[in-house]
Amino acid sequence: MSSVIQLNRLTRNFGSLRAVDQVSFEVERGAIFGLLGPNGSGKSTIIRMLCGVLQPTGGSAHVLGFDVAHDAEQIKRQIGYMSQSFSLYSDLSVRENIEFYGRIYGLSPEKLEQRFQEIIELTSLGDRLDQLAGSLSGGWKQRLALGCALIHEPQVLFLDEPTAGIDPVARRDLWDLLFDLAGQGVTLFVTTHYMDEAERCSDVGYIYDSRLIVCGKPDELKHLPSVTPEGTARFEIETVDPATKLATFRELDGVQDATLFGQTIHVLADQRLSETDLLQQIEEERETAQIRPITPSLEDVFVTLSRAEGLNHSDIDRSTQTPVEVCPKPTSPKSPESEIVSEDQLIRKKPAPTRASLMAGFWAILVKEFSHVRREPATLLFVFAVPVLQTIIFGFAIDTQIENIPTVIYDLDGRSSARELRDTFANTRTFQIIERVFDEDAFHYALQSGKAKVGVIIPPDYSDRLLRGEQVSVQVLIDGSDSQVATTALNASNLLGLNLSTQMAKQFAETLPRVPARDAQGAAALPLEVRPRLLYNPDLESSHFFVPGLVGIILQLVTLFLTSFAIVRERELGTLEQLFVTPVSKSGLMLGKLVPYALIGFVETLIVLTVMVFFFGVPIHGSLWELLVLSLLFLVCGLGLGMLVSTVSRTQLQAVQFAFLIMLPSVLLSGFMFPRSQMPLPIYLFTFIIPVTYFLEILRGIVLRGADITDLLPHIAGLTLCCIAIIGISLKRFQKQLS
Ligand SMILES: Nc1ncnc2c1ncn2[C@@H]1O[C@H](COP(=O)(O)OP(=O)(O)OP(=O)(O)O)[C@@H](O)[C@H]1O
Repeated sequence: MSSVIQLNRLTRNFGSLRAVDQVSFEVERGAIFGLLGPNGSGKSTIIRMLCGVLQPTGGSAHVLGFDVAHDAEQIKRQIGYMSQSFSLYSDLSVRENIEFYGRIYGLSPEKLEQRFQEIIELTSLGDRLDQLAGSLSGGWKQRLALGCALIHEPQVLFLDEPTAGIDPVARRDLWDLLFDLAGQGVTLFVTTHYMDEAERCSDVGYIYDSRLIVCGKPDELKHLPSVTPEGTARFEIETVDPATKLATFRELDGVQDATLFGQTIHVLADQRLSETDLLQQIEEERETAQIRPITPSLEDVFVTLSRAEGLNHSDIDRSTQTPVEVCPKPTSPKSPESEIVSEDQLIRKKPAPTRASLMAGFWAILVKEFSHVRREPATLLFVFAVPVLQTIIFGFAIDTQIENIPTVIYDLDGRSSARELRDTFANTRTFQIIERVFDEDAFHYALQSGKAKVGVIIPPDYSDRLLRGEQVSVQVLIDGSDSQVATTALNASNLLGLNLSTQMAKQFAETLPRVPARDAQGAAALPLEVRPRLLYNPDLESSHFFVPGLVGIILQLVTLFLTSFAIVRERELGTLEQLFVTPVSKSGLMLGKLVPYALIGFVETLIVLTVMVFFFGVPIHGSLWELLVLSLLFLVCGLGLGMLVSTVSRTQLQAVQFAFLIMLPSVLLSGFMFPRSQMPLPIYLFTFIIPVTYFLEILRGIVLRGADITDLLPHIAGLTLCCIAIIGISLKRFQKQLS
């Protein structure tokens, strides 16, 4: 028999914590090796190192002859891994999960079909193929996880607490499956807390506080002298309410140790004491208790050895202490290729036919991502309906033209000149006369209650003064609480006063021998006439300004949220760790995750542009192709931002928070709502690192002004630089995390 797994003083530290401390043992081909130990003792850390997803800090380990530190990729192709918690895709069906893993391992369609049938037969999942994995019961979930881990015919299967949380029947069924596999020559490496499962293993190791305490075949371990030292014997005592009597038994003369085992107590006592001698010491037990000699169970072995370890704990020089070893000791250093596995096994060792490449796993991930999107109606709504709604709502709701400001008039004159003034106010689109009041209290109440935002007081001598050729003051009170409305009212009332004054002045001027100037018809006129003309958006429709900007904002919103969520969700569910144990390449994983959302983002751009053109009547004056190409550039930027968010977020909630942190300046400072030129200098400078700033200039340039690439070069350069920086940083962080 040869070893397929070999650990030699394998060590792993997490900062100052030593999670695995110089662990050495070997596992033979076809064995069912059980690694036991309390919570936090280092079992999962050992498995993760053996699977090639965690680098050892010290020592070495080989799996199938490959060094875990250097040949992780070769190892991953030939092992299967079933993680502690269910880490398959809950929103994919049983069939989709199995097929996904088949594709990840690069199985050809024919091979996948063949393996699929074999897996279904082995796991009896045939009746549940179209059921979503998330809706399976615990036992069936574990069967599915086992099926996925076996799809590529691994030679070694690592199972991290495979039966945790499932009922006894499902547990037994799963173990039957494991025995079948071992019978087929698959080596099984199982961690468990259950002693009955340990008894089923061909070999067991017990790890305590990061150190291997004992390792060997269950029967050999039970006969270890350190477990039942010479001159001692073990007894099982069946008594009523054993928990309350444990302390009494421990105190008995000749008893070295007593431990509770369910409804019984196991006692380690001097061999010279007979069963009756023991019971004689406690009066009330003499008649009722049953006592019999036993060989130690594995639990006895582990309890005894870990007690001994606990007692000696502080005195141990860990570098020199060796575990009680019964299993084969690794003899290092040796060439793994030549000595650990035989020649004939080396032939088997060759990876199953795979399409290994830089892009390994890309197709599998791409198909899977689309399945997620298809399964999630909420995502579909978010992707397709929300942008359209947003465009429509924003396009209508954000209207910077302020009209119909409610106005109250208090006319103390009431004659025809005053009426003319009232009509002038009424005829503008800016003011809307809602009320004419006749006393001062009503006037002030209208303003104070907020009914009116503007109040006009026409004085009693308005007409008289005009007739006398004297200057007359008309008071206009403006509610300043909404600065935008107030500014508009202020400008409009000033302009109204000026226009009216000019008209009156021109009438007087006609009677004079000389006037400041005359127009083409010879009438009196002002010497200077300014003729403004509005370009690109002559009607000053605010939708023309906002809707193109919305394309950029929505595009960033969707790509940012979807990408970051897709990656963080995978990490949160534990499926990312499951993927790392497969031969999926980093670039395959990354592109597989990004490409679907790039496509979705692009389709969205088309939808929002269509709404812009046909719903809001905003024509695209420039080149549509240029617009689409530059949108793609911006899209890459958005995906990069999504990836960046995913690298700093542990949970989906954190991802939302970080995504909002990015969206906020994108909406408020990019020029989408407020002109950048009016911002204080530090903030203005900050706007240059916001990608959407450049994209908005590009969008408005192409859509409204018909600008071409040369006109927009500075903005294109800015966007490109942002894109390179964001993608560079996020790729680096993402790659680092994958490593
Ligand atoms: N990525 C990590 N960073 C820091 N500490 C870690 C990390 N992974 C594990 N540890 C620590 O290493 C120790 C061993 O953890 P490990 O998960 O290997 O234990 P375990 O025996 O598998 O426990 P359980 O049975 O509860 O799964 C624990 O103290 C754990 O907190």
